[in-house]
Amino acid sequence: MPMVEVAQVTKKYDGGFEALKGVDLAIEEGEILALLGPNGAGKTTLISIICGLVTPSGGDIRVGGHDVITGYRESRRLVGLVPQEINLEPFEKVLNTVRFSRGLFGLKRDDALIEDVLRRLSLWDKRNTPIRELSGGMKRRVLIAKALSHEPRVLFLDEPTAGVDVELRRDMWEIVADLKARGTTIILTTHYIEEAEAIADRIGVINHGRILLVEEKQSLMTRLGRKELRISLDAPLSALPAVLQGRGLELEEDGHMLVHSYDSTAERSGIARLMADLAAEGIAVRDVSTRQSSLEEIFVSMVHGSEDAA
Ligand SMILES: Nc1ncnc2c1ncn2[C@@H]1O[C@H](COP(=O)(O)OP(=O)(O)OP(=O)(O)O)[C@@H](O)[C@H]1O
Repeated sequence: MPMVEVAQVTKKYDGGFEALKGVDLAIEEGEILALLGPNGAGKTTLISIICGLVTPSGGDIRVGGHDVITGYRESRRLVGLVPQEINLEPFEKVLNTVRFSRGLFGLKRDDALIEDVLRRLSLWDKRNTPIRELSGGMKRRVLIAKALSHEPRVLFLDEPTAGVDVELRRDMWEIVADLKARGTTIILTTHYIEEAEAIADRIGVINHGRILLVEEKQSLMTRLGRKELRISLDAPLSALPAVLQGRGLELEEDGHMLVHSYDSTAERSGIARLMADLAAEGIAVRDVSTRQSSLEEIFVSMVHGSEDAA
């Protein structure tokens, strides 16, 4: 049974805006799913519905087998949500803030557990510091500590690294990796393809309230990735010789670099023939390298494709 099951979920906000138009999604226990999508795609709406904070207009949502509406208490108990906005009480101290969050779930106080959570997030030394004296990065850690205070099995992170510096982003990724190692299922939304590429097992792309695809990260990158063969030449060419024209080849770097783009999954890449033709033309090759398109390029072309179709 998937840990999170979303079937045919729709959401029409008051005012008539359709934020979700029939979303299906299944998330297995222990995996990290990154939901990628531009502003307004429906990411926050979707995770708010799964966490029981927004009522869907239609469809079925289950967490750990519990319906998020009829089994709200059970499903809510299983999820932790790290929101996008920092919504902390400025004068409260770190330890009390996190303890209080656990209390909201009606759970018994557990100081050892809270200490463990705070230590893992490097917040233990700050436990008696009021929130307002913390840096932005520390506040984000407090949000995570709060979300973990009731030992959720699924953690939602809504744009965990929006607007944070590179170092903090890497820290966040380490925290996520540690949670995964402990068996937590993680769903994060992000604008940063780099983030999905770094930490996700699977990637879902959402735009205009529809899921465009959900796929294993590796297979997505291989399937949609264009590969480039970059051939560095001994002597620059002023133009492509006639025999090389019309084959998707381009000259770059003032004629010093010949670039051949090809589909890495195609049966014939044309590389052998290209090298033979270069030799026959007397064009000496200095070096050869390959480059695969990043998830960023894949994503941009996919979202643009969906916009053209809409
Ligand atoms: N309470 C609301 N009432 C009306 N419309 C809303 C409400 N909340 C969100 N929307 C609209 O629904 C759409 C989806 O919003 P949502 O916050 O889910 O997108 P998102 O993918 O999380 O975007 P972002 O990356 O900017 O956070 C947006 O067009 C937004 O304006």
